Amino acid sequence: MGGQDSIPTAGDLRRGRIGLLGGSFNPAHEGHVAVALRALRALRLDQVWFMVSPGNPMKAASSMAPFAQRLQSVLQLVDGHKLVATDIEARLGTRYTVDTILKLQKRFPRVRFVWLTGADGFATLPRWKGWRQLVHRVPLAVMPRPGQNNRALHGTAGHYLAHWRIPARRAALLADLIPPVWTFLPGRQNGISATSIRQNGGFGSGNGPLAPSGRSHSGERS
Ligand SMILES: Nc1ncnc2c1ncn2[C@@H]1O[C@H](COP(=O)(O)OP(=O)(O)OP(=O)(O)O)[C@@H](O)[C@H]1O
Ligand SMILES: O=C(O)c1ccc[n+]([C@@H]2O[C@H](COP(=O)([O-])O)[C@@H](O)[C@H]2O)c1
Repeated sequence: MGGQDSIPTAGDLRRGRIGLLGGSFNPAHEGHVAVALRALRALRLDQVWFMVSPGNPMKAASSMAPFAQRLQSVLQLVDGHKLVATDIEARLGTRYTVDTILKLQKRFPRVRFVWLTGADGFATLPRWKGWRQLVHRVPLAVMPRPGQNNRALHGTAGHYLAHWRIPARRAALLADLIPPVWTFLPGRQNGISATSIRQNGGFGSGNGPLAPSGRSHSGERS
């Protein structure tokens, strides 16, 4: 990816608090930006990385636009400063979040990562590979999503993690706490989804360009 002069590199990442918003971004939309900004402020993060999944193991590849097109949709929304697009999961060669987290923590040992997810993702967590190991490795912040919050908070993950939940008013501490630890950040909810955008014909032609951009994080060491 181009524009390396203006992007953060591993040299900048000796320490810091990074929120990881993993997603298919098929395509990225304003709901992603809203949760990223909410997390940035509430958790006092230095950055949120929009980490484009090479392929969600739980989603059909047939309805997925090419990686480059999904990454491009993120690049169009982020500022490249506080909100950063990254292809690092593809570069690491991981698909399962637990594997990605272990590799990122090894690669950036002084960075405090927080996994960001909408309530729908938290509800499906018990079906993820190694989910208990994952929650023992990284703090989690769960963002509300219309129609998903009860299912998430009262489901298997919510019950398993009940003792490790901290109130939203203490969210600024989350990145510094030793997992398992998580919080639910109530706030304005946005009903937008990538599914509704695709259903309205807004994405998925599969032939979008991948323009060079400085608004990205490639994970390359400087
Ligand atoms: N409107 C929203 N409100 C809260 N969280 C959201 C919202 N949209 C997406 N997210 C969260 O962002 C992350 C990436 O989402 P994803 O790229 O799958 O978008 P999506 O709109 O959920 O896509 P799809 O409709 O295709 O499932 C997930 O953790 C998801 O829960
Ligand atoms: O690790 C898993 O088993 C796993 C299963 C489902 C989803 N995930 C991750 O959850 C994030 C959100 O995925 P998505 O497709 O709902 O945007 C993305 O980073 C996926 O790789 C991870």
